[in-house]
Amino acid sequence: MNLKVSASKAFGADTLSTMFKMRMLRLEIGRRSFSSKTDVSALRNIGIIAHIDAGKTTTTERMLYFSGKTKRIGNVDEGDTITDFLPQERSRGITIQSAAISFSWQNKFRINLIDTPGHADFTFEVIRSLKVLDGCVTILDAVAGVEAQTEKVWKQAKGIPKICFINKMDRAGAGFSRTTKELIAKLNTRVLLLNVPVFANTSGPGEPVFEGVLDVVNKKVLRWTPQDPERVSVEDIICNSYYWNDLVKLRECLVETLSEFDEELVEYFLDTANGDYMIVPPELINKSVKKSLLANYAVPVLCGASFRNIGVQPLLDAVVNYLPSPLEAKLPEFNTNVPVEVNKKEGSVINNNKNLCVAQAFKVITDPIRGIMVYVRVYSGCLNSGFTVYNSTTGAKFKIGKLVIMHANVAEEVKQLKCGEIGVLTGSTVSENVRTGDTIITHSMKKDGLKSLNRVKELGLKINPIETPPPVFSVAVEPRTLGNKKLMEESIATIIREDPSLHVNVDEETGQTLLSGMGQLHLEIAKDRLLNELKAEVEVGKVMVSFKETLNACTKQSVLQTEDGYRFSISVEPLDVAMAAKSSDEDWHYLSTDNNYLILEKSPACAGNWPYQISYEQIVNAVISSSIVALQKSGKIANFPLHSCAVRIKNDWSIPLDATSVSQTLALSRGLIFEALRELPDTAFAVLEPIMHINVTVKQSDMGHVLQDLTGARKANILSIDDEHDLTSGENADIQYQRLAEDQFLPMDATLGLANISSGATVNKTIRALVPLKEIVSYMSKLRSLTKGRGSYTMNYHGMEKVTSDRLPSILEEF
Ligand SMILES: Nc1nc2c(ncn2[C@@H]2O[C@H](COP(=O)(O)OP(=O)(O)OP(=O)(O)O)[C@@H](O)[C@H]2O)c(=O)[nH]1
Repeated sequence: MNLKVSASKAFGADTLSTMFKMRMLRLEIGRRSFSSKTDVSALRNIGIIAHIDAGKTTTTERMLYFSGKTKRIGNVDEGDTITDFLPQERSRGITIQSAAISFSWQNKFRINLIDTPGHADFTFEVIRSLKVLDGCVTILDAVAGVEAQTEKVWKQAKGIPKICFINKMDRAGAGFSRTTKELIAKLNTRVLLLNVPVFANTSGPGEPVFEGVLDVVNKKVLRWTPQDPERVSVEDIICNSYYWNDLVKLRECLVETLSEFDEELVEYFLDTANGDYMIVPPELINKSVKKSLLANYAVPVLCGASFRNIGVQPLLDAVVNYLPSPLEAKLPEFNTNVPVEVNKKEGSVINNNKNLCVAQAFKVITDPIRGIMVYVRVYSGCLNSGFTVYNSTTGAKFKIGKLVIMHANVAEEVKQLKCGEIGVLTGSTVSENVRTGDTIITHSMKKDGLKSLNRVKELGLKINPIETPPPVFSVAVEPRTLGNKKLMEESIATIIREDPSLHVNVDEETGQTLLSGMGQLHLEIAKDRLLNELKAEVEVGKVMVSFKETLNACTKQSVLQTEDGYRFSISVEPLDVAMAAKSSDEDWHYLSTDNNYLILEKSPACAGNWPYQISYEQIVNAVISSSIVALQKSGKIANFPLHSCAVRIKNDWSIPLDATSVSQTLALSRGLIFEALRELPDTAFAVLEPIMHINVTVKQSDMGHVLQDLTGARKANILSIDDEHDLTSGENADIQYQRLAEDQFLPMDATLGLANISSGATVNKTIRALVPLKEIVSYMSKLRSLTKGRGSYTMNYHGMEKVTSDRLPSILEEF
């Protein structure tokens, strides 16, 4: 039976009309206002995460097309996708910055989607997006399986409900079942197979051709026509059908897995369905899948080939059916305990105050026309244009200008952002007043209603900050002429405001400016932006590894008391010592560079009525700024910045009651930190270097040379050597999940050349190792020469470690 699609049967209720109207629809970006209409329960804030090249942007592009948002499908390889709109993204064919886009599905739901980059150098983009998302789609490449970067993004998305989409099922060597096994064993999760691949030409000569999916929940086979993306044929699977036996086993497996968790399903299965897996209704299965996903019990798995337009509509159905709305999602962590209640109509209500609006800024960009744009997620109440808001992270108070919702690089102006929504603050006031990670507080109803909010429980509320990973590479940046210096400084400030995982360090004595980032590509893109986009006339030096120093001992306390009322007792400690001494009543604040911390112990003034003219947040920010400057230049071995330290300010601190500026606080605290560090002997310092986690994949025959090079010249610490796709390999390998993977019913992988797999000679080996970054710079050319171009590797930041004494002299010689 081959029907023209009846999407109301195959997909969600309104999908059919959406799909067939699509050709006539224009790209209506900028004209369609969803915000005032969409109910919070019909909102989905989701991200697409995966390793590089898994197909995130390709899948996003199909989602936009099938939703009617676009009238033509863009392709990464042709550089014309909606979400990869930066010139560097289009020319390189990779995603660099996460792009947000909003579209509707089934004429009922609004999906706010963020397409994130897969390259490890842009990991901060993934971290900050995940901070504000309620759920995500993890894309896997059916040929590559679970890669090191997949394990990394999976870890980053811990606690966020995820759906898995096994993509590229059309490629030779695609293994749906093999990838699912890896998913279970390497990512330690139970799976719910909602659909499995269907191939044409499985018995004749030639390769089987991927053409659709077997929908386990709705008992149908869906087939797509590559030349006509909207044409989908739907076949009911009945008991004499070719697919019946597989369907019975898959349903049994699905219902059994869900039953271990869901009492309601067990009851229905035993009492009403009389133990027949085939008659459990799709609605009950869907409800159970959602319950188990939200409880973090199991992950739904679907498959497709986005490039061939196969399997994307069922994925969208899964997004709206299973991923949580803001009403069902977890709230972020706050700096203090405050009552939160979820109200079906209004969303989260914090401190029992329906008028309290709390939002978090997670991204700042500079648009050539609109100026600074700050992306925010609203967690409670409403954010209205023209209202006065309070930045509880910095203490700044300002009026917000226009609010917009972004559709990649096209803006739609709105009057209000409601609870659960993601939108953008624009206008001149935001540029100086909001940074990535800041918490914004305002009154939902009164334009100037801040005064009626509680000072401590409401205005003092902060969402825990977005952590920035430390940079591992640096380049020296110089203006071409002295006249270019100002533009260089402004341009660097612009790119750092947008991307806090880039850092700048200015040596006050030599005047040298060092720009540091997460990797070579990261710095290359930054250089490209400085020269071509911001037209800063600069010379950029060679890429160097970022070394740091840390402390082996605590400093003494430096104490200062002035006649006009300033008092500070400051010491600096290694971070592990500070962590061990951390007690719950201390206030911790992250410094924005190099994973250093500020511990501002509560002064007696914090407990009662606040006596100072200056707000607590302003004091914290002044001390953070002075600590950053002081720690940047204080390494005694080679003048490297200090890393993993904590600046502690004892609870006897005070400032003059009538002080109206923080400049004295800045100067005095900076001087005290310098003084404390100066008194430590050189032996109290140690040099740190970035250590990378690498996964090298090579043929068995090339293993010897590669290993010799890694352990000899590159000082690698080998963690494991496994067969590629071996279920027992990987960072989180767990025997319980390996057993689960072996027991899971899975259809045979049709496209895997079985002869190749079993012959052994062609099995690739994966070497996992920890290597100092300095020893692995430009490794690709060496690996190519050792493996005749057949080897490949991926690399991720592991951590900073002390440089071993045998390598220290050669490192110091370079500086
Ligand atoms: N054969 C095949 N190729 C695909 C499929 N999906 C994506 N590709 C190709 O895979 C390559 C990478 O696709 P992208 O969509 O850029 O992948 P990505 O995950 O967004 O990449 P980054 O954002 O740079 O990490 C492109 O050449 C795509 O055309 C698929 O289903 N089948």
